[in-house]
This record gives sequence, structure tokens and C-alpha cells, in this order.
Amino acid sequence: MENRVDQKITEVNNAPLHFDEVLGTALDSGQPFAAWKMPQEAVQQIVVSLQKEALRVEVDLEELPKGFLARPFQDKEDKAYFIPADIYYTSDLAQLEFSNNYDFETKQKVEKALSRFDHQQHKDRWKRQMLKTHFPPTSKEHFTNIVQESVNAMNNEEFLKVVLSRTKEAPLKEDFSPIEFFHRLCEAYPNAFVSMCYLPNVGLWIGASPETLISMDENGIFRTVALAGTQASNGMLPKDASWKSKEIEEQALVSRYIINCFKKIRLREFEERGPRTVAAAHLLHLKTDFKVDTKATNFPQLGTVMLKLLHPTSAVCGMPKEIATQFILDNEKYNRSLYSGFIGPVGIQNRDHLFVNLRCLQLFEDHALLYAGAGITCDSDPEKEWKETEIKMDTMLKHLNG
Ligand SMILES: C=C(O[C@H]1C=CC=C(C(=O)O)[C@@H]1O)C(=O)O
Repeated sequence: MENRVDQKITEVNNAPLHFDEVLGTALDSGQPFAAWKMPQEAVQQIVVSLQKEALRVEVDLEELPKGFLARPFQDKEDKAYFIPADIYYTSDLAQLEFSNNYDFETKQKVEKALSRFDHQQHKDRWKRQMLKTHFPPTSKEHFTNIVQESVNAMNNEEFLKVVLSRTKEAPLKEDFSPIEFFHRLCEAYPNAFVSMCYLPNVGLWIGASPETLISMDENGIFRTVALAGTQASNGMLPKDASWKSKEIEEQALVSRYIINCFKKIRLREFEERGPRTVAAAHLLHLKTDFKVDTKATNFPQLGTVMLKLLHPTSAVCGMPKEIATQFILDNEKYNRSLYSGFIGPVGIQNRDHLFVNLRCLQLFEDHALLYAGAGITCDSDPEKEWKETEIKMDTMLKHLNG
């Protein structure tokens, strides 16, 4: 963390700025940007890049300047998209801050665009930036067939677990507003990482993730979690939940995978707590928490090292990782893009917090494309796994059109 390239930030505008104006202007501009709310925090933050194209970077948390990372599930060059905090906004200060890289003229242009922001015109303008096409949504027949094929392969001892996913289209109401949707999600899911991320050619992604991939706080505490196993809560409290052996084994495989990553780097000084039941929206999951004090273990690069080892975890891919990845690529018949990749702020307030991009959707002009997957083991029932993806998609669907 000490070695981080420090970008000095300067304030330019003293009049309080409303979050919606900043987000609306970013959306209309077509520049890469991200807006988010951390779990259990009310503050909403935005970073905007002043370069038209998204940057592609190696994920090295110690070297990256302040900004927002978005790594697709698969990337041929093993790189992530990066949105530098050329402009940074946080709703508690209600001010814009520019990195020092930008001149007075640029700052004036941005201020002008903000002062001209018109809610009425914005109503349709955001649609101009949306992607025009995508892979066809997954049919129920295709999904249940590939689940059955994977179960057969697991019964043949070809692999232990695979997470299979699918997409579904949902129409948007005439006057749909991405900004209002973002606020609805923030209000409905105080414990989630609610985010909106726009990258040219990758599209506009919105989600409410329950899963940390890795975090590193200002005191050098590293955390990760093993999250898996799903049931609808139907009003039940986490403490009253009971689990079948299928879900217990499914989640244990994720924990085992994380412990194997620690073993690979000979790190023994980790704390492990769980598994326990946690709530995420209307769902319950099993979760084990892992924590390492990187100061005590003298391992400041642990975040970067573990990111390389962990992604994709068996909460979104499977075990063994290589065989499961190949099964996914050969059978899902669409590109996961940012779904089940990782996203989140780096270097902001001296913290890095990357989340698995789950419970998310991509916006198009008149519809949304929802993404969800389910962990398949040899005990899986294709019909039940289809239903599980349906209830996961409800996290977004319930709030999409108000
Ligand atoms: C792959 C997803 O969820 C993961 C996280 C929690 C529970 C999961 C499960 O029960 O299958 C998945 O591993 C998703 O939401 O699309």
C-alpha cells in the first residue's frame, strides 16, 4: 500500500453537487465511469475517466492509481479494465475532485457539462451509449441439458463441481431511469455492493453483489470469503436455516479451494470463521470468512497475489478449475463478459475492495439482460438448478421497473 502511485486530488468546485447530476452527466458523456455504494455504508461514490477508451491493465494493486477495476470472467490477455479516478465524487462531500493530470480547460468543460445537465433530456439520452446486440438468451431446454451433461460427467469422475450460468431478457418500462434503478437497489440492499459500471464496447452493468472476492483495508487486513449454497429465505432468519448435504459439500469445495490458494503460497497464518448462514436479498447462502493480517505476516502484496490465484473461484467456476472452465466455455454458448468477473474500487480511501460481479444485469435501449448461475455437483437436479437461477435473477428483477 505504501508504494501506491499517489495521485494528488484537487477540489475545483465549492457549490454542492447532487449525485444524480454527476451520474447523469457521466452517463450522457459516453466516458468510462463507475458509481457504487459499499455494503453497510450510505455514501455513494463515482469515478469518471476523462479518456474516451477504457484502459486495460495488469492487476497489480500496489501499482495502480486510484480508480475502479472491472475484470471479465475470461480475458485472453489476463487483463482488467481500469477506470482511473480522473474525476472523483462522493455524496458526503458533494464536490468534484480532479486528479492533477488535468488542466484548467478540461475542468471548465466538465463544469459546463454539469451545469447544463437537464433531467428531461437525460431521460432518453443514456440510451445512445448502450450496446445494440447480445447473444440470444439461454433457453430452459439448453440450460437443463447442460446441467444434466455436467452431472453425467461428474458421475464419470471427470470433475467435482461446475457453476453453470445463463441469461434472460426483461423489458424496461418506457420511462426507465438507470439512476432511479441504482437508488432503488441501494435502498433495498444495504448489505450489498451496489454498482453501476460503464465501459465502451462492454456496456452498462448494474448489480448488487453479496460476495467479496478480496479486500485490503487501510490497516493491511486482507479478507476473502467462500460463499455458496442457496435457498430462498421465505422470511426465515439465517440462524434458523438448515442445509442439505449437497449445499454443504458445494460450499465446502469453495472453502477448500481458498485454503489451497493459501497453501500454494505457504501462508499458514490465516483466520477462518464459519461456515454460517447469511442473508443476501431474499436468499440465504453459506459463508466462511478468511482473514490475514498482512502487516504481522509481512506480506503487503497478498491482495494482488491472492487475486491471481483466486479468480475464478469455485463459487463461479468449479473444481478442478481448468476442466470446469473448459466445460463452461464449451457449453454455455454465450460470453459471460463482466458477469462472474470482479469489480470494485482500488486505492480509494486507502482501501481495495473487489467483489464478484453477481446478481447483475446489462442494460440495452429497451430491455435488460439478466445473468445468474448455479453450483452444480453430482447431486444436482436440472429443474431445481433452473429455479435457483430464476430466484437469483429476482434480486434485480424485483426492482427493475419500480
Ligand atoms: C453464481 C452465482 O452465485 C454463487 C454465489 C453464491 C451461491 C452460489 C450457488 O449456490 O450456486 C453460487 O456459487 C450467481 O449468483 O450467479
